[in-house]
Amino acid sequence: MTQTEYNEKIETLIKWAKAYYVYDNPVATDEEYDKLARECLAYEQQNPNKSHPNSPNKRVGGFTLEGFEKANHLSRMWSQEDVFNTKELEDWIKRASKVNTNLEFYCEPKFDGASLNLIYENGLLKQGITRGDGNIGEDVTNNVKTIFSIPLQIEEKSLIEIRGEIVIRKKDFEKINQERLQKGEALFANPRNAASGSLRQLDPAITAKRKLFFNVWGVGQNSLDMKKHSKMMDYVYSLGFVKPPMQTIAKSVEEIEEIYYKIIEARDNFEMMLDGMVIKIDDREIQEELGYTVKFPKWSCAYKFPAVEKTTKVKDIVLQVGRTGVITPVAVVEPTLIEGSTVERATLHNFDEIQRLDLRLNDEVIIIKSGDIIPKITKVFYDRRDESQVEIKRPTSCPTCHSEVLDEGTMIKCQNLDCPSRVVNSIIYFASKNCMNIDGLGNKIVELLVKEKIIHDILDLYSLKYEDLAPLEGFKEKKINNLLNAIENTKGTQLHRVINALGIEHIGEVASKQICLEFGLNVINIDYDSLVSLDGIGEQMANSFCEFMRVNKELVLKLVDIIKPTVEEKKEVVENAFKGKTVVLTGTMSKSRGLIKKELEELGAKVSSSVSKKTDYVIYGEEAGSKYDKAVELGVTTLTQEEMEGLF
Ligand SMILES: NC(=O)c1ccc[n+]([C@@H]2O[C@H](COP(=O)([O-])OP(=O)(O)OC[C@H]3O[C@@H](n4cnc5c(N)ncnc54)[C@H](O)[C@@H]3O)[C@@H](O)[C@H]2O)c1
Ligand SMILES: [Zn+2]
Repeated sequence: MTQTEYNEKIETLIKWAKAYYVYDNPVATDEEYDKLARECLAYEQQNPNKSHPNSPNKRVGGFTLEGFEKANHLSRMWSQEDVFNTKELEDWIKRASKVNTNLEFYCEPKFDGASLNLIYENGLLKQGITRGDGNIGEDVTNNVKTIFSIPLQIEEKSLIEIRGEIVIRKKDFEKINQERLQKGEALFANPRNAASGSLRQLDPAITAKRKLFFNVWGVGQNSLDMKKHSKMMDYVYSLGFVKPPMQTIAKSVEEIEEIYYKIIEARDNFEMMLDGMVIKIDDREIQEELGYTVKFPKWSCAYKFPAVEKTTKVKDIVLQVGRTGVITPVAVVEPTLIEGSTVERATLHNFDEIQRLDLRLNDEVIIIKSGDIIPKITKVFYDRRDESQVEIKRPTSCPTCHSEVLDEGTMIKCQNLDCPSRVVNSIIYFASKNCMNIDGLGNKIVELLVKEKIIHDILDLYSLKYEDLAPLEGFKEKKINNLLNAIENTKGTQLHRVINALGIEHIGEVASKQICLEFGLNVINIDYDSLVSLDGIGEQMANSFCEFMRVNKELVLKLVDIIKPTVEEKKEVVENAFKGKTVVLTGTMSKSRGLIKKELEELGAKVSSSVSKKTDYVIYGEEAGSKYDKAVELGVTTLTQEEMEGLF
């Protein structure tokens, strides 16, 4: 790298850092930023006297925003040294071992948010200050006072700085962006930017609405005398700060890696975004001995997780017609590796989203994929446009049947009930595991059967004969019989499963169950008023249900005649501790979880698979994992199997 190249790179880095830290509106992904920062760092290490005075590698990243009072931290705030792999982790440990070879490492999740320093004096919250440049930050005391997880008063009377991360839950982040969308405001690219942007509001009333959460991770100036960081943190939690989940002490690289992968595995179950694991040397005396660089403590590092956000380019938009006729645009992107799998497509809920993002073909974008989440485009880099971008037009005809579409603004729909895409997708849905569970009737086969005009709707499945299938390529005797048997076996299925399998827009499994339990076979003739009077059935759902039955009544009647579904009767459940409660099961119990689920449902409980604030009980068995941690984090009541049975 030449000096000129270095200078250019540093200018870019400073520009990126400013967009990120000051305006909470990044113009690069973290991965791009980290890569560029490392390139510059390598040059700076080789040419120490030629390095840029404002290189982000030499300072804690923040600048203060106009409009806020500035405030001094009592002791400096730091950044973290990044490590990205085992080798770098080993190097870091090697350096620390020069001071002491008998090290214990305190490991915990690194929450991706905004750094905050709280000063308590005489047990009262005196000041809340953002990290800023590490010495001076923004005084956000009035905003901080609106955050519930920050106590205004603590038992510790000596002057103390409590430090942690301001974060926002993923679902609250989605909500904020929805609201901003409606108001026509710029969206936050990710929860970190939303948390930071919400903390740094000139009007505390706005901060109060954002449901921020404080995750404590350390102290600054203090007169605490615990020898271990872990013991000191236990004391801090006891002062009224919520203990974040998953702190573990490790003694070796192997143990650190084990915890690292455990947290990565649990990553998606956390309500907040994690971007790594922080490793700290537990012994405070050794910490002091190791000391600090200009930017970070030498006794601590951040073992970063694989990036879930990547930069890619939009090459094409393809249109998918769903079973309800809704046409969804899907972005085809340059193949990008995220968390071990290659992403080639990203959903773009609807055409309004394309307009809101002002997305064009050949745009560079940020794409995010994490766990089960379908890849999504979160940001367009407008400043990276060249001459090659092309506007994306709203379709006026269906890509499959070419009939004219209905453009309702947010949604564009193919109105043609016989549209092959609609037919294929509704049959695929009908046959899917959570609906009628017809083994052997996957996407490819449904497409083939519809294309060959062997079936035209779900009803036709029930008149399929051996002779219809035998001429098809790849259909041997066994395969045909298995398929016909699987279809035959759906006879007698519970009514609510059949209703759910119809794929009525806005009507899912829970609503189907509820409606069928209430009305039995009368569901086919149900009127809007009776439906909407049910708890949990809104106007949109009732409308959609009645409209579907009006249009498809004949088909449903025939289907019911063939399947002869089992109709469950509504039993009044006697009062008990679980009636109407939402329960989550986790860990190994003395009998199968399915059995326990059934018992609880008979008592009127709703058994859900994920823990949220709305969960009433988490029942845990042996080796309970992240769901248990989450319950503790959210303050949800936890019960052992015995305790649960005691309440039966
Ligand atoms: N996308 C961009 O354009 C852009 C620009 C600038 C910086 N960045 C990102 O920010 C990173 C650098 O930012 P940084 O210097 O603020 O460092 P950082 O955010 O990677 O790590 C340091 C911070 O981690 C936080 N933290 C969270 N959990 C913690 C825990 N358990 N213990 C201790 N600290 C914890 C603290 O607030 C601390 O200040 C870069 O690596 C890059 O990924 C991105
Ligand atoms: Zn169509």
